[in-house]
Amino acid sequence: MALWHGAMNNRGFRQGSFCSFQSSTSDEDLMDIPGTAMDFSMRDDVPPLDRELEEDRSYNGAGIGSGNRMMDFLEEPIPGVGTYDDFNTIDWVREKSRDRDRHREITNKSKESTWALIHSVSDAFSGWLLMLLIGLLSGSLAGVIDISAHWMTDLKEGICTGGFWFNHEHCCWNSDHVTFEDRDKCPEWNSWSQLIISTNEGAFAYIVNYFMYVLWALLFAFLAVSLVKVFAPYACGSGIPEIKTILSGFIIRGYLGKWTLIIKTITLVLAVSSGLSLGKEGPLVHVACCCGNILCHCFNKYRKNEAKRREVLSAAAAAGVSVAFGAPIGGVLFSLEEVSYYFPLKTLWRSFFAALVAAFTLRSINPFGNSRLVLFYVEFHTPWHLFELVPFILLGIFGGLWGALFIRTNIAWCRKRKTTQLGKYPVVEVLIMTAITAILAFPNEYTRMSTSELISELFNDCGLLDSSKLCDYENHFNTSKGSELPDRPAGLGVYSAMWQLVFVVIGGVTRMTVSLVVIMFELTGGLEYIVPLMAAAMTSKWVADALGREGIYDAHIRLNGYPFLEAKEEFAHKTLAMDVMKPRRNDPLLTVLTQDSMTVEDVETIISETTYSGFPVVVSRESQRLVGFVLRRDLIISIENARKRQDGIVSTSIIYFTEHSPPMPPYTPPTLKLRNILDLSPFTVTDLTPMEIVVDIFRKLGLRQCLVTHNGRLLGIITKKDVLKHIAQMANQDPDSILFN
Ligand SMILES: Nc1ncnc2c1ncn2[C@@H]1O[C@H](COP(=O)(O)OP(=O)(O)OP(=O)(O)O)[C@@H](O)[C@H]1O
Repeated sequence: MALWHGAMNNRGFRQGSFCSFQSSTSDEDLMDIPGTAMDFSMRDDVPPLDRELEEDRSYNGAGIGSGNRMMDFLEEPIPGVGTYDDFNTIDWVREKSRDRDRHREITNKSKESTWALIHSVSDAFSGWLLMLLIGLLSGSLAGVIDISAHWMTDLKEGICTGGFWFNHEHCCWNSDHVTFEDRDKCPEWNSWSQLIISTNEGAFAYIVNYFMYVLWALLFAFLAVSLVKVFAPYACGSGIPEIKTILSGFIIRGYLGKWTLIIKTITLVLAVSSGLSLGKEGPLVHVACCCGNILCHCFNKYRKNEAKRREVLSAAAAAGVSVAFGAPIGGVLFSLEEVSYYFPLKTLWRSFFAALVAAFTLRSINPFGNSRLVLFYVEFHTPWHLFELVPFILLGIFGGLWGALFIRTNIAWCRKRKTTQLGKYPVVEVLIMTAITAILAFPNEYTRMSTSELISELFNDCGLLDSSKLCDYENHFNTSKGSELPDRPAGLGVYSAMWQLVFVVIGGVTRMTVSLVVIMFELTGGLEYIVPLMAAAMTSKWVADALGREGIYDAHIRLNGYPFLEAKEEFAHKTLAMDVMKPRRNDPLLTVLTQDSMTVEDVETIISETTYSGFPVVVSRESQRLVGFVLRRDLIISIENARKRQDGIVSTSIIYFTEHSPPMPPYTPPTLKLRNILDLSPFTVTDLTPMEIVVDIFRKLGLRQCLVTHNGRLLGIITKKDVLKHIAQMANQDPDSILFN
């Protein structure tokens, strides 16, 4: 996984980051959330003083649920309203509120007719159906990936003449000319030297096999990197840092699209088969999330709501890990602990179901022919002794040191790639890495085999008929009692294998976590070793934390400048909202719209002259009393739509956000009502609110922006990216390292 990160993340992601990304079409949305505490500010029936009091009460943390009308449905659905632009941040509060309103609407209607009741039931059931489909699709894809990768890994060494589609093991299973001890040597399996120079013996045959091994590895790697570069740049890297960022509420259109899915699936097989030191766990999470995202398009409930879609993606991530490690429970915990940002109890159950179905599907495909979900399933039930905790803890210390070192080296290498010419030649870089890996791997049979095979070789119990060198113990059959194997001295094979294993690169990369312990015990098939594993995991985490708090995914998020607001870290600085809000003291004033006095042309001018994603709406420029917040995208779409479809809307038409049209002189063009796209419950804080509270509000509620007031008058705005920049600044980092503005 690490090299996968390293080797392929090298294109430009808007403003010079990793991957160069593509856009795809957006989804449409029809709703908005007006009608809360801010409503009173334009009510003419409230006396000015009472109005001020009411304002003071509600401006501090006004929000959802405080009004009597949460939702206006648009009279005319306008495609695109309520959706987000690429590389923008979603507003969780708005999305969740929209979902609640939708749900309320369906429930109310369900009492009216049988058809509406059926619709309501199918809507409630759609989440589970979606999980079933995600599980089936990701389990099947994982099966295909496993089978293909196994076959292509063996292809580097030879081919089966009894059927080219068989891998080495299956080829000899079908053979009639093979003994049990020599079951991996059958006449049907031909090495490349046998096919090319008709012999398997001698130095020349070794050189031919060596050459073919390197050649195949280079071909696979070349195909993988070229496909990613040409067809789906988003398929680069493990994908987990980006998925984490998407789940936290960021929009990257096309990152989980069908092209990414197809190319990632194919290139994952190619990359694993090329022999590069990478795992398929991260990419499988990406593949499963692509499946989730694509399938969401079949269900309106998930297609049209970014927050609901993220719940599905969290469950899909669990399914991905479930099939990668063959550990469904570990997958759910991994999604909760490592990837997801918002994980309600409902998502926990759904993730569990998706992970279960995915594991079941993979088990039914049985890609390894061992009736297990992974090649390296371990069955080891020998009880452990107390003193064995010491080596486990030492292993944890070593794992922590190794993990921290690996993360630093990996990040340093990726940074070098971003800042130097190196990043311009991804194909050459991958080919060089593959050539080095293949040249070093071939001479040693333990590095030549795939990582899964190696782990299975290392962990499997030895039987009397085991052909592995690691099981080459001296046999004195007359001393064996029953089925138990007695203690036996090691044979020559064991010693030579141990020497070879000294050179193999095995170690933990990501921070040891709770989910990892669960994955380990799911793999070992029992709770026997849970205590030593927990001891090793905890030690490793402490050691790695002491050397640097970031795991590899977080480190990549920071390196790429993704706008991810970390929920785990505390913000402990004494700054205030006024220190962070925009505009700054010498900047031009905050760009606002007035509730009923601007023309279509005025608004269009503001839109064309600024790039802000949204605008506060105030009663008047003089009063600066807040009415609500309107998104730029909704504004553009609504005006465009009105100009096309509504009679008489011209540049001089007045736009109004109030309930009733302002009084107009005779013979003026018709007015344009845009109240439906106005968010009447924008979150506000005062200028003296401590930033630690503001950061907490952003984290816990998943806000996109928050407005700042002083004595009830609108003063400024703080967006999530402003908060991220401020956090970076406080940590003595460059605030411009937060990209995507
Ligand atoms: N109406 C406005 N008037 C003045 N400054 C604004 C206004 N809206 C936003 N800003 C400031 O301009 C900068 C860019 O804002 P923008 O609305 O583009 O959001 P952003 O932080 O880039 O996040 P996103 O890309 O998710 O929308 C931010 O620093 C923000 O505080």
